[in-house]
Amino acid sequence: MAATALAADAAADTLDPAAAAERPPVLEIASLRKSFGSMLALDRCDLTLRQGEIVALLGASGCGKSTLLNIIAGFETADFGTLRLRGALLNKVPPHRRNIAMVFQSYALFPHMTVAGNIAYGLEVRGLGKAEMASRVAEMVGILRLQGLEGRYPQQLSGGQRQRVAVARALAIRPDMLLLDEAFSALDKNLREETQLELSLLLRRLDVTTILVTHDQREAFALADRVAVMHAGRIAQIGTPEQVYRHPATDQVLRFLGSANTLRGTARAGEIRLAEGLGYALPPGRTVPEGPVSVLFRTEDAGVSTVPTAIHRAHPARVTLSTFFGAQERVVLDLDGQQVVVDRPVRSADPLASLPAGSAVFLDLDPERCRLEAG
Ligand SMILES: Nc1ncnc2c1ncn2[C@@H]1O[C@H](COP(=O)(O)OP(=O)(O)OP(=O)(O)O)[C@@H](O)[C@H]1O
Repeated sequence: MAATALAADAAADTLDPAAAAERPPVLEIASLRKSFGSMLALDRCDLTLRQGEIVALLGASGCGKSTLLNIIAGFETADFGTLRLRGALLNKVPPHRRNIAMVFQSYALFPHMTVAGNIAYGLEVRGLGKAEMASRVAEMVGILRLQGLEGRYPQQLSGGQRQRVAVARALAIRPDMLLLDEAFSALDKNLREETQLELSLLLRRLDVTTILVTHDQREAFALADRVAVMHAGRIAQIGTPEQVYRHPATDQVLRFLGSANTLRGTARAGEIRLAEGLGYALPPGRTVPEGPVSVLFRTEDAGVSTVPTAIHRAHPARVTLSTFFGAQERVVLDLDGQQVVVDRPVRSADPLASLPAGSAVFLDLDPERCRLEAG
């Protein structure tokens, strides 16, 4: 990060994709592959981050997020493919020679060093003079609101303060890139959300190019300009939070983001049948081979009503369970032996959460919102 960037007062909005495309690339990853024995942990990963971009790696446990982060940091080496930082090949550069900083889940603060000592650590390693070091530490203490805590040891700090020290230590070296590895998971829910917001604003103000690894969709969506959803060692889809959520490229992306239903049906004569007598026409332009078919849709993309709606084909179903969650209610239905979960906002005058199990209702399914897979 350039020295002037620290003083920059850029708008703290997410990066507009068109504006981001004009910025110089900071990290360029091409065809990255990594195996551990017979386990292929990463397979043909391509990823480019431009100046100031924040990208979240999101995906189920074991999909390769940490492996990718560790290769970028230099803790693991790739079997195949290239990594470039500001155009320079990084593959053989050891971790301490990469100008990349990382914040770990555990923060990895040095327990025998004070807050100031921890923040100064990377500067000492880089041989900065005493005066410059003191000024950088003071700058980081100010930015991360650590005034008055400089002389404390990590065990004398709260979880949130420790996290801010870890971020201060990482940013003090003015890295080309920041890596955050589950950096919020040790915080409780309220503090986590507050800290995510603060850090998001800070990283944008300082124009720090960042990759964060998380299991948590809310965290990824709250912080990132783009989200890379990983599955089985590959980036299944990358896009803005809205793109990946609204237009999932694969079943795995749809299932991983939000909650989804999968119903078994049969495709016959341009129609999908979910049960005897319960069919709907395929939307124009959609085709699926005749035979068994899986119908996938998000739990919030179906409707439930006590009277048949005229909008789409309404399927008679029975309530199995309904739960009131405040702003939302979840209704579990039995549709001719298949379970369907529907999440609906409770703002209408007809909350269904009070419906007893066994009540007859109608499931309203919009074929346009369904993903169809043969087999
Ligand atoms: N050092 C290692 N030796 C052997 N296998 C490994 C090693 N590191 C990772 N793996 C395997 O590679 C795959 C990807 O692991 P990785 O830790 O990158 O996943 P992840 O998405 O970060 O998972 P999590 O969210 O649980 O941390 C997994 O199957 C894992 O078991």
